[in-house]
Amino acid sequence: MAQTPRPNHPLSIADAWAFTAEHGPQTTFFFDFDGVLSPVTDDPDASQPAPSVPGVLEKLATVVQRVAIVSARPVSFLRSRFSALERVDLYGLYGLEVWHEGEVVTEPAALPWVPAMAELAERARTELPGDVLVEYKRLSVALHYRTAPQHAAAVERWGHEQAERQGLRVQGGRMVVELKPPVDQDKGMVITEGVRNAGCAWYFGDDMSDIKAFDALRAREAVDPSFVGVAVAVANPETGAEVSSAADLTLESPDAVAEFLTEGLRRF
Ligand SMILES: O=P(O)(O)OC[C@H]1O[C@H](O[C@H]2O[C@H](CO)[C@@H](O)[C@H](O)[C@H]2O)[C@H](O)[C@@H](O)[C@@H]1O
Repeated sequence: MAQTPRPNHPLSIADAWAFTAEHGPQTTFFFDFDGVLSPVTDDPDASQPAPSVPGVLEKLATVVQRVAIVSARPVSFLRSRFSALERVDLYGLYGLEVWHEGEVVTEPAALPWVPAMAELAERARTELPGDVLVEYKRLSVALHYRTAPQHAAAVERWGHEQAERQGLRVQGGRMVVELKPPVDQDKGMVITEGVRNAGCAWYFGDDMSDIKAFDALRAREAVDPSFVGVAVAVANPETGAEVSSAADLTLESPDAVAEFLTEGLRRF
Protein backbone atom coordinates (compact mmCIF):
# COMPACT_ATOMS: atom_id res chain seq x y z
CA MET A 1 0.00 0.00 0.00
CA ALA A 2 1.30 3.48 -0.91
CA GLN A 3 2.40 5.60 2.06
CA THR A 4 0.55 8.85 2.83
CA PRO A 5 2.90 11.67 1.72
CA ARG A 6 4.12 14.06 4.41
CA PRO A 7 1.45 16.82 4.62
CA ASN A 8 2.72 20.37 4.08
CA HIS A 9 1.69 23.64 5.72
CA PRO A 10 -0.93 24.96 5.47
CA LEU A 11 -2.09 21.58 6.69
CA SER A 12 -5.20 19.85 5.55
CA ILE A 13 -6.65 18.29 8.68
CA ALA A 14 -7.66 15.16 6.79
CA ASP A 15 -4.07 14.74 5.60
CA ALA A 16 -2.68 15.39 9.08
CA TRP A 17 -4.92 12.67 10.56
CA ALA A 18 -4.07 10.25 7.73
CA PHE A 19 -0.34 10.78 8.35
CA THR A 20 -0.82 10.45 12.12
CA ALA A 21 -2.80 7.23 11.81
CA GLU A 22 -0.10 5.75 9.62
CA HIS A 23 2.66 6.88 12.04
CA GLY A 24 0.88 6.23 15.36
CA PRO A 25 3.86 4.48 17.01
CA GLN A 26 6.06 7.54 16.29
CA THR A 27 3.48 10.16 17.28
CA THR A 28 3.08 12.15 20.49
CA PHE A 29 0.06 14.25 21.49
CA PHE A 30 0.68 17.09 23.96
CA PHE A 31 -2.10 19.04 25.66
CA ASP A 32 -2.22 22.13 27.79
CA PHE A 33 -4.82 21.85 30.60
CA ASP A 34 -6.72 25.09 31.38
CA GLY A 35 -8.82 26.30 28.48
CA VAL A 36 -7.88 23.27 26.36
CA LEU A 37 -8.98 20.18 28.28
CA SER A 38 -10.96 22.11 30.85
CA PRO A 39 -13.38 25.04 30.39
CA VAL A 40 -12.27 28.23 32.11
CA THR A 41 -13.82 28.91 35.51
CA ASP A 42 -13.62 31.97 37.75
CA ASP A 43 -12.12 29.90 40.55
CA PRO A 44 -8.98 27.99 39.41
CA ASP A 45 -9.62 25.38 42.14
CA ALA A 46 -12.97 24.56 40.58
CA SER A 47 -11.78 23.65 37.09
CA GLN A 48 -12.37 20.13 35.87
CA PRO A 49 -11.71 18.42 32.55
CA ALA A 50 -14.62 18.45 30.08
CA PRO A 51 -16.60 15.23 30.69
CA SER A 52 -15.42 13.26 27.66
CA VAL A 53 -11.76 14.33 27.91
CA PRO A 54 -10.31 11.63 30.22
CA GLY A 55 -11.81 8.77 28.19
CA VAL A 56 -10.66 10.08 24.85
CA LEU A 57 -7.11 10.75 26.11
CA GLU A 58 -6.84 7.22 27.44
CA LYS A 59 -8.11 5.81 24.14
CA LEU A 60 -5.69 7.98 22.18
CA ALA A 61 -2.83 6.71 24.31
CA THR A 62 -3.55 3.16 23.12
CA VAL A 63 -2.91 4.01 19.46
CA VAL A 64 -0.05 6.54 19.56
CA GLN A 65 3.39 6.44 21.11
CA ARG A 66 2.66 8.90 23.87
CA VAL A 67 0.09 11.32 25.28
CA ALA A 68 1.21 14.04 27.71
CA ILE A 69 -0.32 17.00 29.52
CA VAL A 70 2.02 19.99 29.77
CA SER A 71 0.59 22.50 32.19
CA ALA A 72 1.37 25.47 34.41
CA ARG A 73 -0.50 23.62 37.18
CA PRO A 74 1.41 21.50 39.69
CA VAL A 75 1.53 17.76 38.96
CA SER A 76 -0.44 17.14 42.19
CA PHE A 77 -3.31 19.19 40.77
CA LEU A 78 -3.21 17.35 37.42
CA ARG A 79 -3.23 14.02 39.24
CA SER A 80 -6.27 15.09 41.20
CA ARG A 81 -8.09 15.70 37.90
CA PHE A 82 -6.82 12.66 36.01
CA SER A 83 -6.37 10.05 38.73
CA ALA A 84 -7.87 7.28 36.56
CA LEU A 85 -5.50 7.80 33.64
CA GLU A 86 -2.70 5.29 33.54
CA ARG A 87 -1.10 5.98 30.19
CA VAL A 88 -0.92 9.78 30.14
CA ASP A 89 2.32 11.54 31.14
CA LEU A 90 2.16 14.70 33.24
CA TYR A 91 4.41 17.77 33.20
CA GLY A 92 3.58 20.42 35.78
CA LEU A 93 4.72 24.02 36.40
CA TYR A 94 5.88 24.41 32.79
CA GLY A 95 8.03 21.31 33.12
CA LEU A 96 9.66 22.12 36.48
CA GLU A 97 7.78 19.04 37.69
CA VAL A 98 7.26 15.71 35.99
CA TRP A 99 5.34 12.65 37.15
CA HIS A 100 7.80 9.78 36.82
CA GLU A 101 7.47 6.21 38.09
CA GLY A 102 4.88 7.10 40.71
CA GLU A 103 6.43 10.27 42.07
CA VAL A 104 6.82 13.95 41.36
CA VAL A 105 10.33 14.78 40.19
CA THR A 106 11.20 18.47 40.58
CA GLU A 107 13.87 20.34 38.65
CA PRO A 108 16.63 20.67 41.30
CA ALA A 109 17.60 24.20 40.24
CA ALA A 110 14.11 25.39 41.19
CA LEU A 111 13.95 23.89 44.70
CA PRO A 112 15.84 26.66 46.53
CA TRP A 113 13.04 29.03 45.43
CA VAL A 114 10.28 27.33 47.43
CA PRO A 115 10.57 29.59 50.53
CA ALA A 116 10.76 32.77 48.41
CA MET A 117 7.62 31.74 46.53
CA ALA A 118 5.72 31.03 49.76
CA GLU A 119 6.75 34.42 51.12
CA LEU A 120 5.77 36.12 47.84
CA ALA A 121 2.30 34.57 47.96
CA GLU A 122 1.82 35.82 51.52
CA ARG A 123 2.88 39.33 50.54
CA ALA A 124 0.61 39.30 47.47
CA ARG A 125 -2.31 38.50 49.77
CA THR A 126 -1.58 41.49 51.99
CA GLU A 127 -0.43 44.04 49.41
CA LEU A 128 -2.84 43.40 46.51
CA PRO A 129 -6.58 44.20 46.62
CA GLY A 130 -8.57 41.48 48.39
CA ASP A 131 -10.47 40.45 45.25
CA VAL A 132 -7.25 39.51 43.39
CA LEU A 133 -6.98 35.75 43.71
CA VAL A 134 -3.51 34.52 44.74
CA GLU A 135 -2.73 30.95 43.67
CA TYR A 136 0.37 29.57 45.40
CA LYS A 137 1.87 26.65 43.47
CA ARG A 138 5.03 25.87 45.49
CA LEU A 139 7.36 27.01 42.71
CA SER A 140 5.33 29.84 41.28
CA VAL A 141 2.63 32.29 42.23
CA ALA A 142 -0.27 33.17 39.93
CA LEU A 143 -2.10 36.46 40.49
CA HIS A 144 -5.60 36.20 39.02
CA TYR A 145 -7.81 39.19 38.14
CA ARG A 146 -10.54 37.38 36.15
CA THR A 147 -13.15 38.36 38.73
CA ALA A 148 -11.60 41.79 39.33
CA PRO A 149 -10.50 43.07 35.89
CA GLN A 150 -10.36 46.64 37.22
CA HIS A 151 -7.14 45.60 39.02
CA ALA A 152 -5.37 44.31 35.89
CA ALA A 153 -2.92 47.21 35.68
CA ALA A 154 -2.16 47.16 39.41
CA VAL A 155 -1.50 43.41 39.32
CA GLU A 156 0.76 43.76 36.27
CA ARG A 157 2.69 46.57 37.97
CA TRP A 158 3.06 44.76 41.30
CA GLY A 159 4.14 41.56 39.53
CA HIS A 160 6.80 43.29 37.46
CA GLU A 161 8.14 45.19 40.50
CA GLN A 162 8.49 41.95 42.48
CA ALA A 163 10.12 40.20 39.55
CA GLU A 164 12.68 42.96 39.21
CA ARG A 165 13.37 43.13 42.92
CA GLN A 166 13.75 39.36 43.40
CA GLY A 167 15.10 38.32 40.01
CA LEU A 168 11.97 36.34 39.09
CA ARG A 169 10.43 35.69 35.67
CA VAL A 170 6.99 36.92 34.64
CA GLN A 171 4.62 34.84 32.56
CA GLY A 172 1.51 36.57 31.29
CA GLY A 173 -1.67 34.63 30.61
CA ARG A 174 -5.43 34.79 30.52
CA MET A 175 -6.36 37.36 33.17
CA VAL A 176 -3.36 36.24 35.17
CA VAL A 177 0.21 37.29 35.90
CA GLU A 178 2.47 34.52 37.08
CA LEU A 179 5.83 34.84 38.85
CA LYS A 180 8.34 32.02 38.43
CA PRO A 181 11.89 31.30 39.53
CA PRO A 182 14.66 32.29 37.12
CA VAL A 183 15.18 28.71 35.97
CA ASP A 184 15.36 27.92 32.28
CA GLN A 185 12.29 25.78 31.76
CA ASP A 186 9.20 26.40 29.67
CA LYS A 187 6.71 24.50 27.55
CA GLY A 188 8.88 25.01 24.47
CA MET A 189 11.76 23.21 26.19
CA VAL A 190 9.47 20.33 27.24
CA ILE A 191 8.34 19.90 23.64
CA THR A 192 11.83 20.25 22.15
CA GLU A 193 12.96 17.38 24.37
CA GLY A 194 9.74 15.41 23.89
CA VAL A 195 9.88 15.35 20.09
CA ARG A 196 13.58 14.49 19.79
CA ASN A 197 12.77 10.98 18.57
CA ALA A 198 9.23 11.52 17.28
CA GLY A 199 8.10 11.44 13.66
CA CYS A 200 4.97 13.45 14.34
CA ALA A 201 3.60 15.52 17.23
CA TRP A 202 0.47 17.51 17.97
CA TYR A 203 0.23 20.28 20.56
CA PHE A 204 -3.08 21.76 21.76
CA GLY A 205 -2.86 25.12 23.53
CA ASP A 206 -4.76 28.33 24.25
CA ASP A 207 -2.41 30.66 26.09
CA MET A 208 0.73 32.72 25.57
CA SER A 209 3.02 30.10 27.11
CA ASP A 210 1.75 27.57 24.53
CA ILE A 211 3.13 29.58 21.62
CA LYS A 212 6.63 28.45 22.68
CA ALA A 213 5.43 24.87 22.33
CA PHE A 214 4.14 25.61 18.80
CA ASP A 215 7.55 27.17 18.03
CA ALA A 216 9.27 24.00 19.22
CA LEU A 217 7.26 21.97 16.68
CA ARG A 218 8.25 24.39 13.91
CA ALA A 219 11.89 24.25 14.97
CA ARG A 220 11.84 20.46 14.81
CA GLU A 221 10.32 20.56 11.32
CA ALA A 222 13.07 22.94 10.23
CA VAL A 223 15.83 20.51 11.19
CA ASP A 224 13.97 17.34 10.16
CA PRO A 225 11.75 17.83 7.10
CA SER A 226 10.22 14.38 7.56
CA PHE A 227 8.78 15.41 10.96
CA VAL A 228 5.19 16.68 11.04
CA GLY A 229 4.13 19.09 13.79
CA VAL A 230 0.50 20.09 14.18
CA ALA A 231 -0.26 23.15 16.31
CA VAL A 232 -3.88 23.39 17.47
CA ALA A 233 -5.27 26.50 19.17
CA VAL A 234 -8.38 26.59 21.33
CA ALA A 235 -10.40 29.79 20.87
CA ASN A 236 -10.89 32.29 23.68
CA PRO A 237 -11.62 35.99 24.00
CA GLU A 238 -8.35 36.88 25.72
CA THR A 239 -5.32 35.35 24.01
CA GLY A 240 -7.25 33.56 21.25
CA ALA A 241 -6.24 35.77 18.33
CA GLU A 242 -2.53 35.58 19.07
CA VAL A 243 -2.52 31.84 19.73
CA SER A 244 -4.69 31.10 16.66
CA SER A 245 -2.41 33.06 14.39
CA ALA A 246 0.48 30.80 15.42
CA ALA A 247 -1.53 27.58 14.96
CA ASP A 248 -2.49 25.31 12.07
CA LEU A 249 -6.10 25.19 13.15
CA THR A 250 -8.38 26.47 15.88
CA LEU A 251 -11.02 24.56 17.79
CA GLU A 252 -13.86 26.26 19.60
CA SER A 253 -13.68 24.83 23.11
CA PRO A 254 -12.47 21.93 25.31
CA ASP A 255 -15.62 20.00 24.30
CA ALA A 256 -14.67 20.58 20.66
CA VAL A 257 -11.17 19.21 21.42
CA ALA A 258 -12.72 15.99 22.74
CA GLU A 259 -14.99 15.71 19.69
CA PHE A 260 -12.10 16.40 17.33
CA LEU A 261 -10.03 13.62 18.94
CA THR A 262 -12.96 11.22 18.94
CA GLU A 263 -13.41 11.86 15.22
CA GLY A 264 -9.66 11.52 14.57
CA LEU A 265 -9.54 8.20 16.40
CA ARG A 266 -11.84 6.74 13.73
CA ARG A 267 -8.92 7.05 11.32
CA PHE A 268 -6.81 4.47 13.18
O1 LIG B 1 -0.73 25.97 31.24
P1 LIG B 1 -2.10 25.87 31.78
O2 LIG B 1 -2.41 24.56 32.37
O3 LIG B 1 -3.15 26.32 30.78
O4 LIG B 1 -2.15 26.96 32.94
C1 LIG B 1 -2.29 28.36 32.70
C2 LIG B 1 -2.95 28.99 33.91
O5 LIG B 1 -4.16 28.25 34.05
C3 LIG B 1 -4.97 28.54 35.20
O6 LIG B 1 -5.51 29.82 35.05
C4 LIG B 1 -6.41 29.92 33.96
O7 LIG B 1 -7.54 29.04 34.21
C5 LIG B 1 -8.32 29.41 35.39
C6 LIG B 1 -9.38 28.32 35.59
O8 LIG B 1 -10.15 28.15 34.46
C7 LIG B 1 -8.90 30.80 35.17
O9 LIG B 1 -9.65 31.20 36.31
C8 LIG B 1 -7.76 31.82 34.91
O10 LIG B 1 -8.29 33.08 34.59
C9 LIG B 1 -6.86 31.34 33.76
O11 LIG B 1 -5.72 32.18 33.62
C10 LIG B 1 -4.17 28.38 36.46
O12 LIG B 1 -4.96 28.71 37.57
C11 LIG B 1 -2.88 29.18 36.42
O13 LIG B 1 -2.10 28.85 37.55
C12 LIG B 1 -2.10 28.81 35.16
O14 LIG B 1 -0.95 29.64 35.06
